[in-house]
Amino acid sequence: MHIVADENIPLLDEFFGEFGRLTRLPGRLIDQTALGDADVLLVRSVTRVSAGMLAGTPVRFVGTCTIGTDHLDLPGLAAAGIEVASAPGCNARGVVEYVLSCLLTFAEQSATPWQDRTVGIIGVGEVGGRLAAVLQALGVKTLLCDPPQASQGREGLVELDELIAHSDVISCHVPLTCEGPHPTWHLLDARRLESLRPGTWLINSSRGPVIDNQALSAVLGQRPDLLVALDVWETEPLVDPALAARCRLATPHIAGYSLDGKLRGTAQIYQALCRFLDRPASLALEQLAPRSGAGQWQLEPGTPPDWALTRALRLVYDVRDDDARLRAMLNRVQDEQESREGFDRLRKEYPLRRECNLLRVVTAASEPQLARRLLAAGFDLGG
Ligand SMILES: NC(=O)c1ccc[n+]([C@@H]2O[C@H](COP(=O)([O-])OP(=O)(O)OC[C@H]3O[C@@H](n4cnc5c(N)ncnc54)[C@H](O)[C@@H]3O)[C@@H](O)[C@H]2O)c1
Ligand SMILES: O=C(O)[C@H](O)[C@H](O)COP(=O)(O)O
Repeated sequence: MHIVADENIPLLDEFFGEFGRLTRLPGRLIDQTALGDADVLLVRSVTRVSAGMLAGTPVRFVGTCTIGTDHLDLPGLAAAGIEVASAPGCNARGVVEYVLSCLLTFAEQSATPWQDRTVGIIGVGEVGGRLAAVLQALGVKTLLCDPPQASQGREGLVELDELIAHSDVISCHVPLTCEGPHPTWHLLDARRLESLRPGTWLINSSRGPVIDNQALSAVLGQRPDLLVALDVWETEPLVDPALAARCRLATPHIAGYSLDGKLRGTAQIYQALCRFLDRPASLALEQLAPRSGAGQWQLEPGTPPDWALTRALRLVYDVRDDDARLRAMLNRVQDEQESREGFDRLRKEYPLRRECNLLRVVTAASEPQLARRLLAAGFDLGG
């Protein structure tokens, strides 16, 4: 068997070496010619895969080690009889940590406590659902919008315009879709962006085109009261430098880039391939992954209780580091091609980031009440 894979997928040899020959390629360079006689294609989010691309190749299985699937032509691949697998939820925990870090940063920048703000979450699946659970556990008021789930009978959800009208913070966690009953392309368009409440904090770690970036840049030019964090960009890997300058936080699509999240993605696709080939999945992530990050965070003795959670979150992940790296790259590059390459390099050479066992950090800081609240909400951040 011949497997062609994005070189940025970790543990390729360990999980897929036993299947046969492995060819690693930069994800953006995988095309029909590069596939050659491949039977299996393993990608991350930067490789667009359609039935046309696979036509004439022996590829019968496509696995994406990511949550998002908008880079795959799912109907076309299904019609061509090609099996497709993705990795639902694999890096959701990392994205939640990203959003929490954005909240802390905006709170510092605006001298406003984040726990007092109403947080509107658009898309309440793996990521949005976990985010809602942790915020609710912390006593933060949330408004949830998810029309597909509402149409299935889920209660307690609001319409998008109602969410926008009543939220102090808005965080987007929808898939990118252009068709169907609830498309998300330009879900936040000029009209909705203009209607944001004064001082709204807006965070997008879903997909760039969920927000009309040109409209956002124009609105931010008029509305310095809005604090915006963008992890994803409409023209990725190209970042509009003017828009980045108007955002308070700008990062290169790394919200879910914990090592744990990437490894989970690889393991989920390994299991899916074993199922497809009808062979036992003999390898488990626990055997192959480096030891968990739990235990590497320590709060300073005597950390005041009301500061413990903030301190713990900062120890685990600090979005300001990723923001500084992207801005340094944008300042350095001479042209758009260098900018695209710089964006991809920041992702390829991403520093080691481990997910947190927030419960353990907080418990170790003698915060039993907070720990109990997180536990009650099923806020399991690490083993
Ligand atoms: N920046 C990153 O590193 C990163 C990491 C992981 C995921 N993502 C992106 O985040 C997206 C969400 O991830 P997830 O794991 O929560 O996905 P999910 O499929 O579990 O949840 C998405 C939710 O959005 C809802 N939804 C769909 N259309 C909607 C609409 N028009 N309005 C409101 N809600 C709508 C769905 O019903 C679902 O509940 C992914 O599709 C991916 O594109 C980005
Ligand atoms: O959809 C996802 O899982 C994320 O956006 C993922 O982190 C993207 O990472 P990439 O595939 O671009 O390496």
